[in-house]
Amino acid sequence: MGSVDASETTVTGWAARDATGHLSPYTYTLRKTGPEDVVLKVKYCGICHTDIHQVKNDLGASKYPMVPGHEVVGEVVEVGPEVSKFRAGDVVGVGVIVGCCRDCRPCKANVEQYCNKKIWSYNDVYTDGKPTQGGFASAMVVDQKFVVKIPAGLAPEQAAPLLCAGVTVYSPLKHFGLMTPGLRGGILGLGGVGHMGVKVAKSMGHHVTVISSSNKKRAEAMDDLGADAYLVSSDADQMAAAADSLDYIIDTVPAKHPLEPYLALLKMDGKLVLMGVIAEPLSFVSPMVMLGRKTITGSFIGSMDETEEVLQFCVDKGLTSQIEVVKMDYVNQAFERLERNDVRYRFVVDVGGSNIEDAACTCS
Ligand SMILES: NC(=O)C1=CN([C@@H]2O[C@H](COP(=O)(O)OP(=O)(O)OC[C@H]3O[C@@H](n4cnc5c(N)ncnc54)[C@H](OP(=O)(O)O)[C@@H]3O)[C@@H](O)[C@H]2O)C=CC1
Ligand SMILES: O=C/C=C/c1ccc(O)c(O)c1
Ligand SMILES: [Zn+2]
Ligand SMILES: [Zn+2]
Repeated sequence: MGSVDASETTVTGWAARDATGHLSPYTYTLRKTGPEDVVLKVKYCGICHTDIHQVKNDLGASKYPMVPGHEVVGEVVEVGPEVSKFRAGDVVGVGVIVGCCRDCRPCKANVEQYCNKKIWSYNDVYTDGKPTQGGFASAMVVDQKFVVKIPAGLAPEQAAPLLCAGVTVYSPLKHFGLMTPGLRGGILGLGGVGHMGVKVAKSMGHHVTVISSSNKKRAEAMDDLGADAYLVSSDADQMAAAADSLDYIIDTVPAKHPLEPYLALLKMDGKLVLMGVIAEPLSFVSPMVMLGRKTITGSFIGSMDETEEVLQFCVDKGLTSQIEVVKMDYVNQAFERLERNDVRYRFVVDVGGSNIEDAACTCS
């Protein structure tokens, strides 16, 4: 952390200034630590495809300067007087949301990610009127409700992708009653979220089929991740042979794509769970869902309870994420490589081990 005055702490983050999405050092202040706030020194932060959508203004609502990053693991350095769950030295995580109204139906049901007044960890405005800024920064201050403890047995860099990618696949499997061993699941798009999908679903005892845009990841999917089958979505013969075979598909594709080829893979009552953030209409003809009583649904990250659950699930099952750890000055190259589908399977930035104030990056 940087200089401290009586009330606010100055920090450095790496921010996008416009929709080019290029990140560079940016100095701003954290709010004064409130009674329920936890101040954390960031150690690691994963790069999610949503960070690309946000810095590049794919959804048309981006505000700059924007420090992205919502798979944040850090060490507690200060807590407010009413914080009971955490103390200095704890290793903790922060994900996609840092606030909610606490009064609406989703909040009362502990699914605060569906609160219409939720506050995003970046590209949003906090209750004090300050912009929220994410985890590619030296420190964050976060309400204790939105902080989770990283359990012993999980390395901090390993935990980072679980705070978005991990809980994003765990939550719909739990919510839609898809944790039963023996189910046949499909993971469409083998990236950061998808690879956690394979690992989590396999640990639940499912038969897992990866559905990918190319053959490039076949050996890795089967040998390293433990998938049971692999389909290339453009191979009509493979797709036809797999028709009517899956109980669910977790669709992580981050761009417009047809749904009908995947609906055809589902059995009667099968579920297509949309995960990708796509700002264009998707289409299908109604018989594709009527004939088979199929469901097209979606799911958004997971609750704070589910975030704690998935962390413990990974400890209990011995699950790790497959990551490439990079320094902060590589972040722009990492974003570019993620955008061109060139990472196995999640970048995690070693924020704590980087000279975060150094603007000299190795990017072209
Ligand atoms: N709903 C939610 O709560 C969450 C949503 N997301 C969203 O999910 C999506 C995936 O995120 P993430 O896993 O981080 O992204 P990644 O880029 O890591 O993975 C996406 C995968 O989809 C496939 N893919 C990429 N582009 C295309 C394309 N144009 N057409 C077909 N397939 C493609 C690739 O897999 P392959 O090589 O196998 O084809 C790629 O690895 C993003 O839109 C992200 O914003 C992320 C987290 C939470
Ligand atoms: O990566 C986590 C966030 C996902 C997300 C899902 C839906 C949406 O509209 C977003 O802006 C982000
Ligand atoms: Zn994410
Ligand atoms: Zn609410």
